[in-house]
Amino acid sequence: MSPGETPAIETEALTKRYGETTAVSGLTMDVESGTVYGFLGPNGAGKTTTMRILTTLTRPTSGTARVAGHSIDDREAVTPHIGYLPEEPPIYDELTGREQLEYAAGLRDLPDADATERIESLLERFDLLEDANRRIEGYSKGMRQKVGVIQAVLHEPSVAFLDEPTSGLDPRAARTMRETIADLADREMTIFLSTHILPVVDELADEIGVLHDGELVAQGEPEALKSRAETGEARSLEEAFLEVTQEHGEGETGRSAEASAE
Ligand SMILES: Nc1ncnc2c1ncn2[C@@H]1O[C@H](COP(=O)(O)OP(=O)(O)OP(=O)(O)O)[C@@H](O)[C@H]1O
Repeated sequence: MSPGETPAIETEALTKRYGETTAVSGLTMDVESGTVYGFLGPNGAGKTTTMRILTTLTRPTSGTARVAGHSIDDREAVTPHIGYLPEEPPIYDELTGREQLEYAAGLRDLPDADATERIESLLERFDLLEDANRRIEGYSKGMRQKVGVIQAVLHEPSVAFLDEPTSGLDPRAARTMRETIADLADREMTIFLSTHILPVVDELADEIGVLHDGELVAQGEPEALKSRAETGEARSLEEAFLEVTQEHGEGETGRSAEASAE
């Protein structure tokens, strides 16, 4: 990152507790603008919770974060700059795919001409044109996922949070998704990408963060993570992931509850 450039995402000791459960624990990290950040972690590590905090859908118990240069406390300032594909995309069964995207564009105040052009080009890219006038209730999981992704990036946000973007996609659509993510990053969009599909992260991510029990247990460029600290020997991203999450899981009976963390 050039000196003085504002990171796309900055967090400082971000913590979220649900009762006795600490879902995110003292998370401090920076994500450079215009990069793809692969956010990994086992089930229940706190990835979705982190994304919900950064997209202003839930408030941290403590700690701070800035997204696209704005504090997450200022929801109105942050939301125009972000897009979010959650695990279950917010779409209406009774609308057609095209209507849903027009609705999403309207919520973002996109001028009609820009909206139409972008919707048509993304529908074509994801091979959805033929189905665009069918109601979403008849869509497959993959088709719904495509609509969810398109609406997350339609307004060309500076930071897009994508939770399992290739979920439910067939191999061809998954490839289109990976190419689209790479294109968006080339156009300076920052992509915060959470997925369990490690080859996708290996292919796309400039930097990777591994969360385990709410804590960031490893961070770095893919090649650095794959290089064994002791010997420098290369290993697969999967091996690296399993090792860092195992090391940090050893001796624990599960997610730290406040009582046992003391
Ligand atoms: N609304 C909530 N109320 C209570 N506990 C919650 C809530 N949301 C998340 N948690 C807990 O916080 C922890 C982190 O959950 P989170 O969904 O963030 O994990 P994740 O890394 O996204 O997991 P996965 O890969 O399975 O989607 C889990 O122990 C979960 O049970």
